[in-house]
Amino acid sequence: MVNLFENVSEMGHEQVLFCHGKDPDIKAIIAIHDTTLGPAMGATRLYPYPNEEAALNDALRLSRGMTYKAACANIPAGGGKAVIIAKPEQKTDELLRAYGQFIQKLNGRFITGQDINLTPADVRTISQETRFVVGVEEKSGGPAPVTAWGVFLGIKAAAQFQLKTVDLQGIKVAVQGLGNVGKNVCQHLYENGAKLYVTDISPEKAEEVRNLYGATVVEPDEIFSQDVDIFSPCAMGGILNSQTIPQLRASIIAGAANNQLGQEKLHGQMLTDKGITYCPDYVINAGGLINVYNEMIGYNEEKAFQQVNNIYDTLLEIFTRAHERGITTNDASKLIAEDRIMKARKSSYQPIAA
Ligand SMILES: NC(=O)C1=CN([C@@H]2O[C@H](COP(=O)(O)OP(=O)(O)OC[C@H]3O[C@@H](n4cnc5c(N)ncnc54)[C@H](O)[C@@H]3O)[C@@H](O)[C@H]2O)C=CC1
Ligand SMILES: O=C(O)C(=O)Cc1c[nH]c2ccccc12
Repeated sequence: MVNLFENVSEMGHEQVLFCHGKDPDIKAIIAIHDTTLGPAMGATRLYPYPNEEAALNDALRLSRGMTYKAACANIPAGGGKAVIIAKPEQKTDELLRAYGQFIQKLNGRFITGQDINLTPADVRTISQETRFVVGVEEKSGGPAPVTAWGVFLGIKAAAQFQLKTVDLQGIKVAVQGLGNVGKNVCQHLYENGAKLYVTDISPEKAEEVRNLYGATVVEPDEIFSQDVDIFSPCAMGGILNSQTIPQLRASIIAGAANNQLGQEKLHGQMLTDKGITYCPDYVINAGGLINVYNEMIGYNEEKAFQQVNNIYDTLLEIFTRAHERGITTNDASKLIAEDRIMKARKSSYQPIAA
């Protein structure tokens, strides 16, 4: 039996909704972590979770990550995330519209969009039932290229800190996952002279990146042990764990995937002990959130890019603080996020008049 309130109370969630319907058959979990800084924002993932506990844990962890992401990026939004428990082939317009009705009923407390296994077309279908979705209008080219730009800046910040150079000429980078974000990261790296080692479970995607950017293609389970300077995880979460960390030869981890650390404390510490500079996932991958937030308030490309460019300085500050205090970079960034949220709570606190 999952100890529901124990998990939620430990992680500090405000609200968790279990959405259910029989016709169409729908099971979705919407986790709202914290709305101190603004409405909860987080894209929706559709995934065939092996069990309900796995789905709930994913929603809980991803939504907390969104709170920290917004806070570290100085975006006035809170953190939320939703998961629809389904196989991609079970995705129908009816299911998506039923999901949209749940979102609409939250009346703007949760604003969502496209994550794993949803397409922009699916989000348009959801938007037939709710106006609280973003990232469909393609005013800005979608979040993935902006996320990739932020990841590239993060790679440069980590190189400056760890390798004492921002020149990526000849630097070796292993990229895991060549989807919307990973492929764009490869392009920036290629244009800056880096040497690429890549993998994807889709051989076609790997082949494309090999042809475009002269990358060396390796098998998915070989990506961790490549003799490279930088490892850039841009596929799924949980990839930094007790099996993979001992294999790593890179001294920098800088990638887009959410929830990269299997267990935050244990595996964050293992990376620090190995002398690896880890870019906290929710700091380096904030470009997507920054982009959709700007789209929501009226897109201004210059402003959006300025906010993404700040990821560079934010990461340098996190590396420096972590180093000075002897803590993990994950803890250093959490402190920054929690400090901003606490200050906002204090400044908005209105005592009830006697
Ligand atoms: N798209 C965005 O703006 C943002 C994405 N992220 C995160 O970044 C990651 C990538 O996102 P997208 O590129 O949009 O997703 P995507 O679905 O386009 O790409 C993921 C790629 O990873 C590959 N893959 C899956 N498992 C793999 C494995 N075990 N080994 C190697 N390759 C594997 C897939 O075949 C696919 O090509 C996800 O974790 C996502 O949550 C985070 C913030 C924003
Ligand atoms: O960084 C993430 O994990 C996101 O969910 C970012 C994001 C992409 N598309 C969106 C639509 C609405 C809210 C957040 C996002």
